[in-house]
Amino acid sequence: MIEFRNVSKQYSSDVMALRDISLTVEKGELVFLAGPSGAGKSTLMKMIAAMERPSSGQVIVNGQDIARIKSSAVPFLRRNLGLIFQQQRLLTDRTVLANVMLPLLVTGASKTQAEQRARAALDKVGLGDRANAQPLALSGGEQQRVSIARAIVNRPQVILADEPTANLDRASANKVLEALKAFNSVGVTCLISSHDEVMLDAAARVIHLNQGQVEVPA
Ligand SMILES: Nc1ncnc2c1ncn2[C@@H]1O[C@H](COP(=O)(O)OP(=O)(O)OP(=O)(O)O)[C@@H](O)[C@H]1O
Repeated sequence: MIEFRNVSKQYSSDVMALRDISLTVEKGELVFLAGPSGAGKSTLMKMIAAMERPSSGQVIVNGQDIARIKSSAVPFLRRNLGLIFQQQRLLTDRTVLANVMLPLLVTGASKTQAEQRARAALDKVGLGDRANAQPLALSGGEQQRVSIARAIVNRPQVILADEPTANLDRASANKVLEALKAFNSVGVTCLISSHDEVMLDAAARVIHLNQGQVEVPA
């Protein structure tokens, strides 16, 4: 469902973020993306959501070549993706519930339907009782779980999570991971970037990136 074919990304003459990447992520897989800072993990994830385009090669998502899709088709592509990126922080002047309702309201759901589904999404990440709280009243791990609820409320086929457990203590990180795994267990494809060795040790599949290349295990 996600395929990179000989993908390179050059940001400038001296920054080659990805070099000739070829990989496939099958529907329903849970894949971790590991590698040091600057290895290209965020760039790779952004390409799946058409936030960056490859300089060469092809990125195929659900049969569509990201390099060739029209910008008018990008919102439809993203509707099938749940994005958990550092840049997409929660709106701090609205309740947790309002944050999770937002993606539904912008895609035309009624307020009643949006509230019902947002509450169900919060229940799934274990935060049903915090719906009326302000985001800043929650711990970092709880805020990250709200981000997960917001990302999955539109029932995407794929979750892309960029360092979802960064800056969290072990207990909070585990809860975030459990929430992601629960969605994976009902068929959602998950691609998660992480530095976290404990998380990577427990993973079924880890893709290691280094200096823009996939490292082949020795
Ligand atoms: N928009 C951009 N313009 C120019 N260079 C960029 C841009 N985004 C990333 N880079 C560069 O591309 C390389 C890969 O960056 P990327 O953010 O993909 O790595 P990363 O593995 O996600 O790192 P981190 O773990 O620190 O987030 C780095 O050298 C980075 O400085």
